[in-house]
Amino acid sequence: MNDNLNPTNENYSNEDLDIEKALRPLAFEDFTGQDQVLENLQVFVKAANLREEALDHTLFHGPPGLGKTTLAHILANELNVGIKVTSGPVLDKPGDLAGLLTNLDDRDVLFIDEIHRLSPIVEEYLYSAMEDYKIDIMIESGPNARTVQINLNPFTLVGATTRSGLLTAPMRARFGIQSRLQYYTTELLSTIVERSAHILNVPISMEAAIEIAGRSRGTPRIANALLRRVRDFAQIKGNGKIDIEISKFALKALNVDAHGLDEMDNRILTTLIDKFKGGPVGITTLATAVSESAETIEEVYEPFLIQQGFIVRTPRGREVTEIAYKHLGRVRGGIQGGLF
Ligand SMILES: Nc1ncnc2c1ncn2[C@@H]1O[C@H](COP(=O)(O)OP(=O)(O)OP(=O)(O)O)[C@@H](O)[C@H]1O
Ligand SMILES: [Mg+2]
Repeated sequence: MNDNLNPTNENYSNEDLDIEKALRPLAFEDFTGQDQVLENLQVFVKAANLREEALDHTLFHGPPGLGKTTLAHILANELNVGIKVTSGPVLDKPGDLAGLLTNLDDRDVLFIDEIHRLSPIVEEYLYSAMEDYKIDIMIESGPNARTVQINLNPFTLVGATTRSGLLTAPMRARFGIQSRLQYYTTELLSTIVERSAHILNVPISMEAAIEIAGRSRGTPRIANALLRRVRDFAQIKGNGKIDIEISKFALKALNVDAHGLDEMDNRILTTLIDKFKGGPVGITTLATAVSESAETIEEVYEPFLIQQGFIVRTPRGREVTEIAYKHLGRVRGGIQGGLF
């Protein structure tokens, strides 16, 4: 499928990034789905605002494109505080982190994306900041060098990760609030597509919104990306309106899988069928066969394939289902009508 639609693909064009920003909900009330997560967050934010305290440190985990970064910004907006944004791989020295921390105002949000990729020393440095709002910094150098402890303003660390399994136990334990984001149903995604179409100022029929939603791998980022591409087709090949005909035409031209599965999803399924007779097969064996890490398969790909009923987890490993054979146009056992 088209690489630009891949939620894990970082090669977005500038225009796409600008639009992604414009489509990003800014308040709880613009955010669709994740009801349980949202209801809880609203309570915690209200309570923190009432007490004029910093919100507890919050961790969002779940597959790419489901709204972790969006929620971090919404939290800052709803707390009515500032937000500083960084990411695990960027923060490679404790000094960089100290600079960020000492610049936080009272109750501000520090958002660390890909928090599972913090270096161990930076992570350790973060512990006391999170726990007591205190850090040690080195002052002067040479023979006069010494560390002094300084107090930070109370702040909220918001961490996001697609790979919660890689987070260390001490790090995880320091988050008072932990929310796992789930894939979206087609119905929720169609609401998101309609909202986005409205912001992009392009008319869309309900049928078309459902069609786009159903092919978006349960992921708002993909739904928005597909919407933008379908909009291009509607403007160039159609009458500017997004109806079901132009949607189907565009999605076919874009080579989008009927379920929105991406290349790795399909590779996992075909590998299970072709190399392992449909399974069951252990996760490490499967990972080697598709050249991906076992953790990424478990945390990024498998949840969607399971949710959609393409594979099941058994005590002996992963197994494809009849739905997967059907989706790929295969027959179990490899011979058409093999039973008779
Ligand atoms: N619940 C939602 N309602 C409306 N739009 C949403 C929702 N969740 C996500 N989006 C849209 O999807 C896009 C991707 O979301 P976001 O960047 O928050 O994902 P993420 O979980 O941080 O992904 P990654 O793991 O790749 O960083 C956003 O720009 C936003 O427009
Ligand atoms: Mg993000």
